[in-house]
Amino acid sequence: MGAKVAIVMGSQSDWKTMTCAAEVLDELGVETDVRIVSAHRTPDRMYDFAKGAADAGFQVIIAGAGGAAHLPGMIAALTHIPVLGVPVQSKALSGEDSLLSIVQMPAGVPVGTLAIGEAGATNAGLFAAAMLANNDEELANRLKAWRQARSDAVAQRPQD
Ligand SMILES: Nc1c(C(=O)O)ncn1[C@@H]1O[C@H](COP(=O)(O)O)[C@@H](O)[C@H]1O
Repeated sequence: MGAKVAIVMGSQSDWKTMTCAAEVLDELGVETDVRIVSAHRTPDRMYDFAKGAADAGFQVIIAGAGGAAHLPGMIAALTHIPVLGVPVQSKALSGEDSLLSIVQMPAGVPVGTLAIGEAGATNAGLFAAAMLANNDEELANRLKAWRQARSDAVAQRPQD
């Protein structure tokens, strides 16, 4: 069976951020399908991807974009598969433009919007894993262990 999580991004330049989503899903043993898809630059590719997402077996789509970040919302408009949006940090406006482009969707077309940048991408990966874990006990156990390991790694006291 193919990947249940698709990670798409508007440009190659987003990969440094979006790799964080791919990495955490890889650590959790969740296969991903990673693609460059742009509402602006490759609208036909975006349409075909979004329209085919359900038949391709995707259960969650993580979409990252920066600046005028229409990609997550446009994909959400074309499919019922849940879309998690990652605002990529832009040079001109530090990602506030990306965040506002993604988060303020009209009622009826939801995009679950994460934080700006790498933390948002990591959390998108964890969120996608948590959604899949509802129907996958082994993944739920791996996710619990991952979270526990992170918790255990936090020192009790600050070091000098
Ligand atoms: N926001 C979008 C979309 C889209 O929303 O369809 N397509 C590309 N982009 C964004 O343009 C930024 C700059 O791209 P370049 O670095 O290629 O110039 C990237 O962050 C990308 O996500």
